[in-house]
Amino acid sequence: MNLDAKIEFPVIEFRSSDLERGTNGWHQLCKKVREACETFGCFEVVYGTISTEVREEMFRLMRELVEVPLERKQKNTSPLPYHGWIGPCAQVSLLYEGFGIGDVSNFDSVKDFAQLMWPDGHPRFCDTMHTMGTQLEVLHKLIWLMLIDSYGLGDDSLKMNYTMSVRMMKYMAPPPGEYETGLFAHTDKPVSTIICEDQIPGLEIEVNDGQWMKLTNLSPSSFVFMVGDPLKAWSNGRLKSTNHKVMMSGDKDRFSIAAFIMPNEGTIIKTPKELIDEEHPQLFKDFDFMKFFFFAFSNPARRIDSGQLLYDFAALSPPVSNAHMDK
Ligand SMILES: O=C(O)CCC(=O)C(=O)O
Ligand SMILES: [Fe+2]
Repeated sequence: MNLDAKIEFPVIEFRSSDLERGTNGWHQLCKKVREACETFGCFEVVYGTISTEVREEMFRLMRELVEVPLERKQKNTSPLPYHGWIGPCAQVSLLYEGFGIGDVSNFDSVKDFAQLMWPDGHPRFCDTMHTMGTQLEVLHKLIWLMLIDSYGLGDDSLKMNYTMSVRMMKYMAPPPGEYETGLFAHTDKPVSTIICEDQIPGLEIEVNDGQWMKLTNLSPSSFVFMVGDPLKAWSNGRLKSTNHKVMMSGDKDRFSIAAFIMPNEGTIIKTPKELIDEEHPQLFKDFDFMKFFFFAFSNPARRIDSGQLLYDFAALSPPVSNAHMDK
């Protein structure tokens, strides 16, 4: 079912003149970002700082990447679920192929990946991926800062050690005339995600129970920021982690890149006390991010998750008001 056109998906332009913290423009952006993340759990961010040249080059290189021989692709493995190569399969989708690189801000990590894929280690791929990865991490940090400023919290309230992983994805065009799943519906398990697509739409979000909205007409300088389950838990349920999926139609393959914030081993997701009061009792207990991540992927039956896993893993029931707690 498609939603009637009245619900407007938030498009927020990050003009460089508004990105100075404390300015009027900054505060307006903070407000818009918070509203979007509370209402939709995601928004389109128009962000020209990441140049279209870098994006185009990245997608050109991804078209090269999907052509490498299968035995090399299969070397892209990871101890973390969903972090290595996944080829077309029934559990994800027959149209899907994805490659993962951990810690892309670290040049050596990108180089290790490229050396598995290409005998010459493809220096151009390494430079482009590292440049784009570093810039996507800056964008993540900017949005986090806007969120904490929008709640009037201190800089330390969303501080953690993390690395940023990237997935490069190809979704094949479905058979002519068909409308098929490219990626099953899910909420994201990393803290937050930024998605970059190469002009072919396909991403859909669930805006009301069972009502799906197609994200079309993203501008060539746009990205989609998405709140993940841990960020929802941190915010005491104020921010939404949206159920989303990829649906393919038409005759063109779709390429996309997703950049995920992955807290380091041992990181505890904890709601700041300022976000807990009598009106907003604490919904989630403090939890270890990695334990949640492994829990979410440990059982294939759990793959299809529309946000319930976070409650299964970390819900406090009944919710706890901190009015009488001394922490
Ligand atoms: O390819 C996309 O647009 C979305 C990918 C996604 O949702 C994911 O990898 O978690
Ligand atoms: Fe996702």
